[in-house]
Amino acid sequence: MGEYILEVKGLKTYYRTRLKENVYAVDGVDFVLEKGKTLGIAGESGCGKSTLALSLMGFYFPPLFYHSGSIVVNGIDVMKLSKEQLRKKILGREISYIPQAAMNALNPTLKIIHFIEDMMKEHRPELSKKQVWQMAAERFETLNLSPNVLNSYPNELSGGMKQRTVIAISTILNPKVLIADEPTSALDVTSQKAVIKLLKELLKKEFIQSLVFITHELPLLYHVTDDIMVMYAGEIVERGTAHQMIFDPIHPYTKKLMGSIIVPEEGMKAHKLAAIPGAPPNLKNVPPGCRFADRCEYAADPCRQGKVENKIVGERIYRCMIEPDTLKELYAREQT
Ligand SMILES: Nc1ncnc2c1ncn2[C@@H]1O[C@H](COP(=O)(O)OP(=O)(O)OP(=O)(O)O)[C@@H](O)[C@H]1O
Repeated sequence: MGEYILEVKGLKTYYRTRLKENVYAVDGVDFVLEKGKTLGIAGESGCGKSTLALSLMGFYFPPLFYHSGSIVVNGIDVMKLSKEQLRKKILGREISYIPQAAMNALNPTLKIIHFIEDMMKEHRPELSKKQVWQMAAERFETLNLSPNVLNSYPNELSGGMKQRTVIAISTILNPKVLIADEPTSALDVTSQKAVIKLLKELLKKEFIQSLVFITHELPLLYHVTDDIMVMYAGEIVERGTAHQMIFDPIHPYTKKLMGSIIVPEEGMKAHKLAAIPGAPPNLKNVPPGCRFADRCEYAADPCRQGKVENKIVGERIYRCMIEPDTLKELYAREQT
């Protein structure tokens, strides 16, 4: 086991609606990320992936609030910091975040260099405008992006170029962890490949040390990440290496999720998440027992009422009442 760059324990973060109901979007999440590793997060829409990303960044703006648990980034317990300390010491430096559709959020009236100058005013105030330009141009060149982009307005760039620019800006301070939420969605295949290449380049050049990649595109996770973690209804239901998760899933939800995807060289065929019959539970009113039980063909009474604990199988973790050997037998029986 290497050094942990991110350690999350018992994290609970909820939305509070106007009717004073809680939405249990991140409900007891535990995981670690080792230095040098890439971790993919997958799961159906609404299972809490983006909320987890926001929570890791300390972005608690109503209606989202922190309930309990710890987030330790590179040895620093971020929940113990003031907002000011978080902004100055952690965001951008230790951990950076590219939200969904970030490329469309750039102010169209400002040139790209302006966004970098803004960051540097906060984090490297000793640098002159000329030094900031030089630093930015050098970084862009190293990442095979033309420094001319710095002088452009966001709308002068193509979607793919805009996304790569956002990634280059977000990592200019060499954060230890980059959290990218659907960084390739809404891009054509060529631009998607360029974004992936850029992320790999950032890791190779050690401009970032670890990556958390959130996406619906499971084959992408297989090709990009070391490990995959699957979320369901606010909880992590399984984590393993990308290969284990795709070719040997343990949890019935992971199995269903992976069921429809295809990795070309392994003879698989599809691209997106499988359509799983039924819908996840309403996160305002989560059922007791296993949250997947209503959609699980193997669920029995204890699954609906009992307390579900994480089970550890080697280096894998899964959250299910059924023993792994029993699940394997059930899966094998289905194939015969
Ligand atoms: N502002 C909000 N107020 C109340 N509930 C919210 C709010 N934003 C998200 N939620 C709820 O929190 C839950 C988790 O949403 P989240 O966006 O984190 O899921 P996700 O897995 O990232 O989905 P997607 O893949 O569609 O982005 C969902 O039930 C969602 O409806």
